[in-house]
Amino acid sequence: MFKDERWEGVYSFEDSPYLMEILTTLRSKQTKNIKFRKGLVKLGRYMGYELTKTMDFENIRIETPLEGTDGVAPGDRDHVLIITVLRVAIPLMEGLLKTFENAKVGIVSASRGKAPDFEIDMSYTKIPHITSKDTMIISDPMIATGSTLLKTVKELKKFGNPKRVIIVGILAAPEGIDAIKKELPEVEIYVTKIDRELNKKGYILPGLGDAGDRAYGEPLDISLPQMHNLE
Ligand SMILES: O=P(O)(O)OC[C@H]1O[C@H](OP(=O)(O)OP(=O)(O)O)[C@H](O)[C@@H]1O
Ligand SMILES: O=c1cc[nH]c(=O)[nH]1
Ligand SMILES: [Mg+2]
Repeated sequence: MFKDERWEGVYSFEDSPYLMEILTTLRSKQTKNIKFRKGLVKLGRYMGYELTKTMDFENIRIETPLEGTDGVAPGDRDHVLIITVLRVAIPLMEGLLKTFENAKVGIVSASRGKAPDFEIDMSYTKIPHITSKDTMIISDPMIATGSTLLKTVKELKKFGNPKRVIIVGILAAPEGIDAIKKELPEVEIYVTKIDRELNKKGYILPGLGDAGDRAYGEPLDISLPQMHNLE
């Protein structure tokens, strides 16, 4: 885990060759949907494992068949709430759930509009009650302008006060981290890698392209009511 000195509470995993190997597969334009989703699941599992190193565990005493010994019980690992920002956080969440198998899950549907406004449409949220025991992990693979996550964290504040708010992503642009940290300095951010910059269309460079489309295919640019008119 590598602490980025540009901000407080921002970490990447560029010191882990295996995680960089998975990221390289995700970046490559040769990588098709299934392999892309599998890469996200793997990163979710391993980043989740790395996160456990920052959590409080409980020291316990147990009996082996032979004698008493010290042991460790889950502690905060058993009080996790994963927030999944649609669409592309779904495979990342699947991976996180392999490490945090007792986690509660909340869903936020967010869709970013086009440049220059990047307006966020947040039409659906299903969030369990958030308690002061919970470590809330918000999973969204791409932190570009940061607008999606800013809106998401502000919305989540309505549902309660967790012990920690952690964003887990794959790639971030410095612009997005700046925007989040300026308004929400207490939020911790863990990403596989922090990339160079954003382009004019709000894509991370070098990045991996449109993560949602790469995982699930390019959607039709048409709304449901429009679709019904076609029938
Ligand atoms: O930091 P921002 O500038 O807000 O951009 C990041 C958002 O863009 C992508 O979602 P998108 O709206 O493309 O939805 P999708 O996952 O359904 O494709 C990505 O998953 C983030 O949620
Ligand atoms: O580079 C980017 C930026 C936002 N969303 C993506 O999917 N990719
Ligand atoms: Mg998209």
